[in-house]
Formats: sequence, C-alpha cells, structure tokens
Amino acid sequence: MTVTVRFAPSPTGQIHIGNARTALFNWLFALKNRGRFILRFDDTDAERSRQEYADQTLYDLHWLNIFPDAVEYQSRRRASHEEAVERLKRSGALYPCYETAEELELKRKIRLSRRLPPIYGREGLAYSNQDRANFEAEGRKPHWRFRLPNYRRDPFDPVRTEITWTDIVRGREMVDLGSLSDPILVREDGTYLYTLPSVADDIEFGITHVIRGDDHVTNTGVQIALFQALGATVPAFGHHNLLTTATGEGLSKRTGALSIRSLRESGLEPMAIASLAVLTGTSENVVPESDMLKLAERFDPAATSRSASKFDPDDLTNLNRAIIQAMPFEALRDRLVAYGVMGEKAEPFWMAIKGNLDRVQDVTSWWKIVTVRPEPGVTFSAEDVAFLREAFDLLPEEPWEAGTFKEWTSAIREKTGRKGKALFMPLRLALTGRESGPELADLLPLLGRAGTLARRP
Ligand SMILES: Nc1ncnc2c1ncn2[C@@H]1O[C@H](COP(=O)(O)OP(=O)(O)OP(=O)(O)O)[C@@H](O)[C@H]1O
Repeated sequence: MTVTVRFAPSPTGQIHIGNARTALFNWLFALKNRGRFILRFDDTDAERSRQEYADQTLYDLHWLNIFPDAVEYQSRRRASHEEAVERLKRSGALYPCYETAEELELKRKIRLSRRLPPIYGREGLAYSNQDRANFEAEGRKPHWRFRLPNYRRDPFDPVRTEITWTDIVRGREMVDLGSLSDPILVREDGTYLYTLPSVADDIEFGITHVIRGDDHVTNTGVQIALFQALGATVPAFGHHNLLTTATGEGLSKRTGALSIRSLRESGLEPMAIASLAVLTGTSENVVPESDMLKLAERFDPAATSRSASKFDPDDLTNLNRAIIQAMPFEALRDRLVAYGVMGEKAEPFWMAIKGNLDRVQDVTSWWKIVTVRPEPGVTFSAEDVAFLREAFDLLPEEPWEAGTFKEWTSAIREKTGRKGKALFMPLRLALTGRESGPELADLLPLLGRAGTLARRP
C-alpha cells in the first residue's frame, strides 16, 4: 500500500512556522517512504476561508520545497460528506438531538450537582418519533451527534470506553471516550463540524498516516471510532508537539506572527526555516541541512519530545548563517545578480564575504563597500591618520599574489612598530568603514591597488 499523508490547514490566514512543522513532518515522512503528500484545504468555514490564503499557502509550501501530489478543497466535496452522514444515520451511529444551548447548560449543571461527569446524557437517543415530531412542530431543527462506541472486551469485563493506538510520535496513546460527550457532527443549519469531513476525506483519499499537532490527540480518539463506524481501515496516527514563540505564546494564522511569508520577506533561506521547524523540539541537534533529502534522512518522528517547544529566532539566524556559508557560488549566481553583484569580481567577492552574512541580501552593503567606497562615519585620531598614511605608502606594486597582504602588513609592522589590533583595526576601518567583516587578505585583491589607495585617509 502506498503511504499517503496529508497536510490539512484551514485557509484562514498566513501559515506559520508551527503549521510548517506539520507540513514538513508529513512531507519528510512521504519522502522517506516514497509516498504521496496531499494538501487538503479545510475550507468548510466559508466566513473565514479565503482563496488568497489557500494560494499563499501553496506558494509558501513550494518555497519551502514541499510539492504536493494533489491539492484538494473540502468545500468542493460536500456530496461525499453527505453520503457519509447518510450512512451514519442509517446505521444509527448519528442521532438527532434538539436541545438548545441553554438547555444543554442546565443539564450539565444538574449532572455536576449529582456528581456525574458533565457530559451529554444521550437523552437524544431516547426520543420517540412523537417527541421528534413535537420538537419539529415547535420549529426546532436537529443537530446530530455521533454515538461513541462502548467496547466490551469480553462478557465478564466491565464496559471499556478506552481507545488506544500506537502513535508514530508519542508511542502508546489512550483516549477514554467515556469522558467525552457524543460529539456533534452536524449543526442545526446542516453545516459540518471539523471531524466528519476530515474523516470522510481521509477515507476517500486513502490516507494511511495522519500526522499533525498534538492539539488533535483527543480528536483522534473520536476519529478512530468514526473510521470504524464508517467501516473503514483506521490509519496510523502521529502527533507532534507544538511550537510556541520564544516567550511561550501560541501561534495562530490570524495574528501573522512567525508566518512563513514574514520569515521569507525578512530574507531567511527556506532550508534554515525547514531545518529549525523539523529539528527543534526533538532529541536531534538543530544543525542546518542544505537539502530536503538530507533532512529526511535525519528525520525521526519518534525523536520528538512531548512538551511544547519554543521557537527562538536567534537559532534561525545562526542556521541561516551556516547555510549561507555552505552555499556554492554557482547555486547563488542568479540571485546575486539581482543584488547587483556581477562580473568577474562576483565569485571572489562571494567567497570572501559569505562567512559574514546573516542573510544573502546583506551582500548589497558589502558590494558597495568593495566596489564603491566604505560607509562614511569613521573618524581617525591624528595619530592613526599618520599611521595609515605611512602604511598605505608601503602598499606593494601589482601584480599581487596570495601572500601580498602578509607582505604588506609585515612591512607596516617593521616600519611603524605597531602590531595586532593597533595595526589591523585602523586598516580595517580605512578599507571597509566597519569594525568587523571578512578577512582583509581576501578583500585586498578585490579592491586592487588603485581601490586600496583610494581609501588612504
Ligand atoms: N503551533 C503549532 N505548532 C505545530 N503545529 C501546529 C501549530 N499550530 C497548528 N499546528 C498544526 O497545523 C495544522 C494545520 O492547523 P490549522 O489550520 O488548524 O492551524 P492553526 O494555526 O492551529 O489554526 P488557526 O487558523 O486557528 O490559527 C494542524 O495539523 C495543527 O496541528
């Protein structure tokens, strides 16, 4: 059987780094198992769902190097959901209830006062045809609840209501259906809650593994029961921990915090984001992987920790730096052109500069420093000006070789008696206008003799 997974966001905002974690867990699982990855938009909430968010999600996934085998929209699958509802009604697994929200609240209070669990008492199951006709005559419309099964292991065992499964991420898991109300699957107005379309579509698309955030663990107990009630094979389930902001707040598509779009627009590399989204909150070291197949090799869902994991933007910058440093010039040539970095100096410039960049876009300022002039703002003491003038006068004639910089600084040391920081910092400031940056030995050939002398104070 082909492994088939799905990522099922609601198109109600910009997907964030936590959603990307779910998408990547599924994508890497599919890659590892040569399986299929379906992107399913859970867009049955017509009020909040928007096509532009769906389009944006697909764009974000492509940018992260996730390429769905199929894209589906739940809103276009109503007929298939209705068919599942009819089957459940026929088998008695779905039953009509007529209580208003106030009546339900009152019942809940009464059960609590009697020290019974505050769950729905299944009164709807007891209605006669006449009761139902009376409710309808009052103008009430039914909502439909799914009768959760009670399991009896053998006739001598008490009734068991636990559903267990072996979670791909968390190991042995159990949900006690006895502690839950029979869930409403169809509202009074005929619209569906999340559970039914989700299970009906998982069945129809042949989903073999449902991998998602642990906000769904309890849903899974109910959903397994629903798969069974619909006579379908129950897929395997995996629930990974959720990501939070660095200060521990939850993420939501509606706020736009840590959205993939904002991370992309801030100039981060997709593999830095993917590496962090997958490896953070696991027992794996968060080290950058430069392509998806390598990340897939590292990916082990069972290594994921159970508690929520804080997403630290500083980690992301460090990963980004490491990924940039490992990038061959060829892979970047076209992108650099877009920043104006081109010509014969482009490659040696990249090699000299790449270890100093947080983001690729930072090349612009360095390119200007190298090809035009240092950023203004440095003022030298009279003593340093004298030193620099002396130093620049010692600059060797061209042609230059690999050892030219060393030769120059040895001559400066000998003539001026300066060494270490006292020698190198004024040189660096004069050549680049900055206190830190690439090796001066690598920069010098880029400046050339004329360019270097032009920086003499
Ligand atoms: N913070 C998070 N960390 C990891 N996974 C998450 C996080 N938030 C949501 N997910 C997962 O992303 C998938 C898509 O979920 P959904 O579309 O409901 O997103 P959401 O961000 O939870 O929703 P909302 O639209 O309410 O902000 C689900 O599998 C869910 O478990």
